[in-house]
Amino acid sequence: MRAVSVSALQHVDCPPSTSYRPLARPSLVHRYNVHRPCAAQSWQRTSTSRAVATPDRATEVPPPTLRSPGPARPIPGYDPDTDRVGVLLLNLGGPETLEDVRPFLYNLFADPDIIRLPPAARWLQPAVAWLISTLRAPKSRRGYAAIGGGSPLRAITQEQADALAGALADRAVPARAYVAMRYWAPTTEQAVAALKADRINKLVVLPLYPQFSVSTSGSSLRLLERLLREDAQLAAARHVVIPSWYARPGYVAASCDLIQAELARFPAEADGVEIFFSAHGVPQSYVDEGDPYKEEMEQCVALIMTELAARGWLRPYTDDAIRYLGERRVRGLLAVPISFVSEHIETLEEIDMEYRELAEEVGIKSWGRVPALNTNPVFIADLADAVLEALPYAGSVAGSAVGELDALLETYDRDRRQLPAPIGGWVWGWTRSAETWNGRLAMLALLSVLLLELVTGRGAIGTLLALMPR
Ligand SMILES: C=CC1=C(C)c2cc3[nH]c(cc4nc(cc5[nH]c(cc1n2)c(C)c5CCC(=O)O)C(CCC(=O)O)=C4C)c(C)c3C=C
Ligand SMILES: [Fe+2]
Repeated sequence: MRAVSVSALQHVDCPPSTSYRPLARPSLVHRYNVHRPCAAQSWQRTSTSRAVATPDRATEVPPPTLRSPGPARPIPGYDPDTDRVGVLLLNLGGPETLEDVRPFLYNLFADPDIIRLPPAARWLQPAVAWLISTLRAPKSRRGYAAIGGGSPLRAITQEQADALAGALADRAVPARAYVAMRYWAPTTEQAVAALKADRINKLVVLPLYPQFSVSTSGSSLRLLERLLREDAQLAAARHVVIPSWYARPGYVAASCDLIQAELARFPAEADGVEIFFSAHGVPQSYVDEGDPYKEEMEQCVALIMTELAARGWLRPYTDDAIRYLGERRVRGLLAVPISFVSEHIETLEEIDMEYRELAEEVGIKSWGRVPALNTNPVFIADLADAVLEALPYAGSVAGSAVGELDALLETYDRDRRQLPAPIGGWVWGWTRSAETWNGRLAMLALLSVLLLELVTGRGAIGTLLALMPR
């Protein structure tokens, strides 16, 4: 008899759900018909039942269940004679070297979907981004130094793209997969240029975030929409967006396979292993304004727990702190990163190093962490199926009064805020980084002029004239 139970812990405060307003989904959104999630109460700290019998260790981890490609058949929404299919994977991007950290952070904080300033203060966004990125850079740099000097995100995302293209080829749909990062290379601009060069005329847009948030998929889609609109060739191509896919059975199954495999690694004497789900947080105001992220996250955890329970592993209960678990003399803890599908700084540094250390401090003897899905074959196969299921829904951005991407974006972005251009590392000459720095200096100069006016009560020119020697 072994006790296994579940806790849900967010490393950034997760707001309570009371003020969540569901988003009205536009009709283009492909709804997946999956088994209903169990009641979300499993997320709350209510039930504390835990002891369950687990199967014999030798039979604990089933082999991944991969569907083999069937015989050639017409694929709905795919015409092999005319369609040049592209899959655009949207992701966040990460600094590849320690020098990249500050400009990467600048791009992140310059995004109005990450740092939301009131309308009257929007012009200050570059200065605010510069300030926060400068202040945060040393801590972030230490984090990236601890995981080998840079983010693994680019390499892993490219591997996912290659694996997905392979899985689609196996399903008789030759498609190219492109990577578009929001804050670092390869940039969304570069990916869009590649789509154009390859004359892609049917595009499936797949954000690599299982759950939708304005701050992640939303921001990437907003940038993408602008780029597609600006180009006549791409605006005429047909597109479909898969906004979130946390409820897909393949994603849930692959996640459960990985959790089971990790549970099996715990030493037999580590009775009472807890599982905690670790998710990125978003500010409460996002949830208040309709960001579905929190609700999708709760449903996702519930789906995974239901599936694990169905496999005979556990009965869920939740909690929100490693310390609390330590006080309750929990001796085994398994961390499950839930909001992202690749290894990244938070899995490799925050969970593997900081949380692990904390767990040891509070007396948790056995520690495990479920790996990110990365190129897990069940997961990739399921993404390939998602792409095929989305193909018949592809429509043209230019072809309707309100394009499909537009309709999706309408649900959360009524302001149509201007997006800043991303910057790379510092390059000498008349370059984008020079323009950015000139812009920052101009901002500072403007701020100084305004302050001067406030203090002296005179206009800038009057003040300058008064300062001139006579
Ligand atoms: C679903 C995933 C994510 C959400 C939601 C999210 C929101 C969010 N993030 C920040 C600020 C930062 N994020 C940083 C890195 C980072 N963020 C995510 C995912 C989500 N963010 C990932 C996967 C990564 C790691 C990328 C990598 O290089 O491996 C960082 C930089 C890292 C650091 O300094 O710690 C910041 C800062 C905000 C403010 C926000 C919601 C508004
Ligand atoms: Fe983040």
